[in-house]
Amino acid sequence: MPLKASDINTSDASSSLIIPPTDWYSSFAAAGLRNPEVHGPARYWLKVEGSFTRALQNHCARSFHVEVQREGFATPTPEEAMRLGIPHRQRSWIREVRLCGDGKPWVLARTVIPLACLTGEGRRLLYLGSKPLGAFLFSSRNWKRGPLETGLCNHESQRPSNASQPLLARRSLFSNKNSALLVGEYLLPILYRQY
Ligand SMILES: C=C(O[C@@H]1C=C(C(=O)O)C=C[C@H]1O)C(=O)O
Repeated sequence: MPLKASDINTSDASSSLIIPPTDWYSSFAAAGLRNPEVHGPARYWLKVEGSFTRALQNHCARSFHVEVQREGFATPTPEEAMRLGIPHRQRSWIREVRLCGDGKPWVLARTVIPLACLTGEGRRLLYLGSKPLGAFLFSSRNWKRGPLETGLCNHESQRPSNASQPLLARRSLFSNKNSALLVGEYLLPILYRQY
């Protein structure tokens, strides 16, 4: 059954945490020249391999959960479409979540899932809800992660209210035989400044 833009679910609209416009670097060192903070305590999270969900779960004292912010068919940004190699007006399944540790948001994540991923087993991606995407991707040998990009987030102003917004991010393509999806993870400062 095809879903429409009106099927997008939005929850917790009162929240002020947003996924900001971000400059992506294929070289970690090049991102570090622009913002040396990538070499600080955030470095571990920007580089950790394997399931990011698993790494966050290991870091929790008590509990981990996923909160869906928005999920539905929408148009990716032109830059995302280019990165995925899909026509830039083609709608994708777009999932935005908060990954929460010990009851607090630690990471915002945005995943762009093109139509080609949504056939066969991939139809499950439409019904993840609060199940972490990583559990799907890492339970199958068919999905391989490409190189990690490092993201520097742009905020229009440096007002103190921005102190809790994401500044650093990571992104990668997960590919199977004939399709790919794009996962961006935006670190909230509370995650790495708590060391
Ligand atoms: C890609 C993974 O899945 C995580 C879970 C996500 C979700 O549920 O939408 C999004 C980004 C990820 O950090 C992972 O665990 O590595």
